[in-house]
Amino acid sequence: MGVTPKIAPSMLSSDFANLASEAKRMLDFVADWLHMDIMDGHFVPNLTIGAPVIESLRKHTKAFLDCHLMVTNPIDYVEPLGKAGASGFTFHVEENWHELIQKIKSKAMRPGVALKPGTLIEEVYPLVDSENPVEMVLVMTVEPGFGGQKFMPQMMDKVRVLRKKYPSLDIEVDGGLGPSTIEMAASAGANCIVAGSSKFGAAEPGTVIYPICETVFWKIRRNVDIILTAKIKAYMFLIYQIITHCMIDWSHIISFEIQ
Ligand SMILES: O=C(CO)[C@@H](O)[C@H](O)COP(=O)(O)O
Repeated sequence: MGVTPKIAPSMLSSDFANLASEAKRMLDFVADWLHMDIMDGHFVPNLTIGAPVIESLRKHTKAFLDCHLMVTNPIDYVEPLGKAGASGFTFHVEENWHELIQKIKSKAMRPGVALKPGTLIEEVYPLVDSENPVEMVLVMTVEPGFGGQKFMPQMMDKVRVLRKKYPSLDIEVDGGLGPSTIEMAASAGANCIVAGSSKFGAAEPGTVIYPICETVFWKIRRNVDIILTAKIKAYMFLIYQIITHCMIDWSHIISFEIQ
């Protein structure tokens, strides 16, 4: 099973005074998800939105609200965000992740785990390999806290390792993504792409969203093709072995078919 591209504008770069129309504008340009950055001014030095804003936005859209929690004690946010209509709940690696994942799922949200640039990739393996796993890994490509920062290409090693280990996992990248960096992220194996300033800063967001979507689509397709080719080769080899082992005389069958 392959993964699909998910294009998620980061609403942090939108005009908060017009959130509903900004969301609609992005969805009209075929964005798949809306990325909502929830910051508490403590886990990161910035303060943004919380459950009341998600609840207000939910009244205007059915879109997947991909919430990224940059907060201390994310468990306190599960209940209010679930009620408010959040769809995804991505938290930073926590000690009580077992309980957190369970609670997120019990509120019908999709759990994800985020990695700051300094977090080791090994820290997320137990959460993906668990019997009750997260469904997405978010690899931060900037230090969390603010939009408009420079993409960190060295984070692509994490994406590559994750994609190799988990071919059908949703892998999201966030920070500094746009037309000039998408090739690196998509080639490494990211399929969920968060981008804020590049989309909201463009006169025509479609000129940013479409190339991003297209690049991710073709990279994923290429990977699917590679997997399919390998499978076809394996089946052909198996058939060849069966035929040679059973010593079937194909000339009868072939001549029968031709007649
Ligand atoms: O979570 C964050 C920042 O902490 C991001 O979602 C940014 O909002 C991405 O913005 P750009 O780098 O695309 O402007």
